[in-house]
Amino acid sequence: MPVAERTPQTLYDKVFQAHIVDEKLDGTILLYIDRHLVHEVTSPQAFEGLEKAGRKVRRPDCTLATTDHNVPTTSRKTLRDIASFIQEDDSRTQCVTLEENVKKFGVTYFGLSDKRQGIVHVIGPEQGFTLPGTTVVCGDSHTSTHGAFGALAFGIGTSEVEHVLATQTLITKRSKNMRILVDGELSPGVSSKDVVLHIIGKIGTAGGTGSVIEFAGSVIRSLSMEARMSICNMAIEGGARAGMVAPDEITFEYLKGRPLAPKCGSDEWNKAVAYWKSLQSDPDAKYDIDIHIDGKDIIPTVTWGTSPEDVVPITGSVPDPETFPTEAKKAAGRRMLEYMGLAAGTPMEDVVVDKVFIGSCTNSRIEDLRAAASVVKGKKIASNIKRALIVPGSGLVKEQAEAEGLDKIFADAGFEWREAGCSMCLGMNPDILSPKERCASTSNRNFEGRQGAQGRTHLMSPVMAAAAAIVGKLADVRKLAEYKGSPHIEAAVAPETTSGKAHADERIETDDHEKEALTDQPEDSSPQVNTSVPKAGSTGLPKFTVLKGIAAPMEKANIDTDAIIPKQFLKTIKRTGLGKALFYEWRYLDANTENPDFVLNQEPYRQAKIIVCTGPNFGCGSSREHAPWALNDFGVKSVIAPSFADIFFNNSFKNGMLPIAIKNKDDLEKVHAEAAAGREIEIDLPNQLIKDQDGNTICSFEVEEFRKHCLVNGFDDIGLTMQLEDKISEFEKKMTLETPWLDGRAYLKRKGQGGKLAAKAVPVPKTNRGETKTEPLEW
Ligand SMILES: CC(C)[C@H](C(=O)O)[C@@H](O)C(=O)O
Ligand code: SF4
Repeated sequence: MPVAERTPQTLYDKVFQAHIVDEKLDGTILLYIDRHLVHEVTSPQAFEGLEKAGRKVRRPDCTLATTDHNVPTTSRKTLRDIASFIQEDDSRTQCVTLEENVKKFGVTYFGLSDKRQGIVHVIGPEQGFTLPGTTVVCGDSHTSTHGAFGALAFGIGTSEVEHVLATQTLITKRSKNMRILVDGELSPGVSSKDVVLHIIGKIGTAGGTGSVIEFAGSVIRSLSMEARMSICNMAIEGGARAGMVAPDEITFEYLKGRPLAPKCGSDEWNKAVAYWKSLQSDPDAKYDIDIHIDGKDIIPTVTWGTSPEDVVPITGSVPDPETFPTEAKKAAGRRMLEYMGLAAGTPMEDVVVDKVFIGSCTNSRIEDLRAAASVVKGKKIASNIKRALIVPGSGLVKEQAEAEGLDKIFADAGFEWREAGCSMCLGMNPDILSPKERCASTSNRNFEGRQGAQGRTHLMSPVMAAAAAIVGKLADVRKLAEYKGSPHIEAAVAPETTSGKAHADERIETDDHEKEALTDQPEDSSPQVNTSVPKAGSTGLPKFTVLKGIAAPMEKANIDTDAIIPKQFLKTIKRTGLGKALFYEWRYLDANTENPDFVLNQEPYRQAKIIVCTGPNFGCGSSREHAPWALNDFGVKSVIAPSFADIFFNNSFKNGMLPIAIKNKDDLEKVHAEAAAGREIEIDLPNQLIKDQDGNTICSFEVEEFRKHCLVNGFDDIGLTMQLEDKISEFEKKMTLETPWLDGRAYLKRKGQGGKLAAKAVPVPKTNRGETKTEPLEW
């Protein structure tokens, strides 16, 4: 019999395929998740859901938690515990709740007293928790960062966090394959951040919607792991589900000696590397979208507007909205310039800056700090700079930087040297911009109000932010006389110091131990299997069949989740009560005054059950499920738009809501006209029709079979997944045999801790800052 030819596969296809537990005829897939990172903002409601249903965390050994978003970045010298350290009530509640949950559910946790604490996307790679070929998720949109290792890593909402905690799987479907080839070479002063800003400028914030982007080409190959992480980090800003880079020698070198990577030189390491090497896209693999970029066209790039796609080379000027192609774009551009306090035609280098922030999961790693330090060394920040913050991504990054004397370089120049956390990237902690303050920032989002209400953010690379601090304006780092460096080359040759040792793997003595641990799993370390029947009293979803009601018209493109629900409302540990905060910055002029111009403050739209948006990419940005929760709480059960950001789309279904994508312009216009006239519309889900208030059909719409089935029946998909328990356990057994290094139980056994999973989670109050010899930084 002739052997059937194998379809060539991309890197994404390979990793995805290797994790399929079950596939339905309509393409709905149950995907196994190898690594789950958890933080305090998106997990409380998930743990609460587990508890109500009487469920356990299925794989505590594959789950790692930390606090990052809410934590103050002030000195921790006086830290006793998180409850007394965090002043702000809601932030404290969220962090304390996480600590209670990790104890209750036996999850490994890095708290504020642990040097390994830091931004969730910095600590995963740092510990070797993130490995090539894995599936990695987190209730956070920038999970795409981990794709730099050739992992399939993506952000999820809180309901999905609960699903993964309970089942170690996710319900999903295949994404499109998109490849971005960056060939040639980068010029001096151009960093990976410039590459990704340039890419987003080119493809737009919706350019990657529905796709996983593979970044390839000679420029990408030449980059360090940290630089690759900065690129994959912002794949979400290009609208993609995930970003990936094929693993290579640079990847393997980075992983050597990381505590949770297989021990270098062992049989397990060799086996893992052989597998990782196979994770290259086949030469004849097909991509749905292919983009080519020449490295030499990229010059240091900054943003001018309020979306990451609004980029301009530093040598350019603020664009003139009147030159934009459509009326909607012109209007959006005018609003952005007003918000940003900029005039069209102003050279970017004339824009005066108030604050500088070097940090965030995009650019807070050791190489970023080294690169920034090389610019500021021996100089002082300009007198107009009110504050310049350096916020290392983790305690270990901070320690490494201090060992290299970078803290001193920054302090001498006038920067503040802070403790690890998300900090001014989104200002859920006290680090925020005051209204109208302008910030040169190495973070990833420049949405309205992102770094503080009415704050103005310009995104850029660490060397560019450092240059802005010195000059006092947005500045071209290439013009600073002493700066000759290339951000990555310099970083790559920097010496290894103390915290390099902290990464050393002291877990296994010999390969024999290792082999024994891998083939002989202790009985009591098997997954904590949940039953499909939830505890009485836990809730299902309301059924969605026919929805008739007033539809509010909106015309903007890229309505981001930060606009739908700003950060200050993410501090709740409940899913309810967010309706009042929906579209907060647009809806209110101040805490007590409504904005009469905003549609939801006008009759009859105060009663809206539906939103009809004519701009694409509704719900882009963060993974916060608070966005659909706020809409739901207000009374909106369905949003109709030309396109949606993937995570928002998923999150809506998980809450019994129906997002409808209507690509046909005429159809959408007709629905919009009904909304604009203040008439009701009817959404008939069983028949997939949108009707006017008299019952006449306006148009039909698409919805995936499985999602429709769940909505119409009000099914809790955790319960549905649990019915596939046999398949999940079968899959886990196969993984243990084929990729044993992914099995967290093996780490625990190797540590000789006796085989009780829950008891082995790192205890919360333990000090692990390495102050004494008895507190090694090991697992
Ligand atoms: C809080 C979290 C849901 C959010 C995200 O998903 O991105 C945050 O990290 C952000 O950057 O806005
Ligand atoms: S984008 Fe900012 S807020 Fe979000 S995880 Fe990264 S550092 Fe934290």
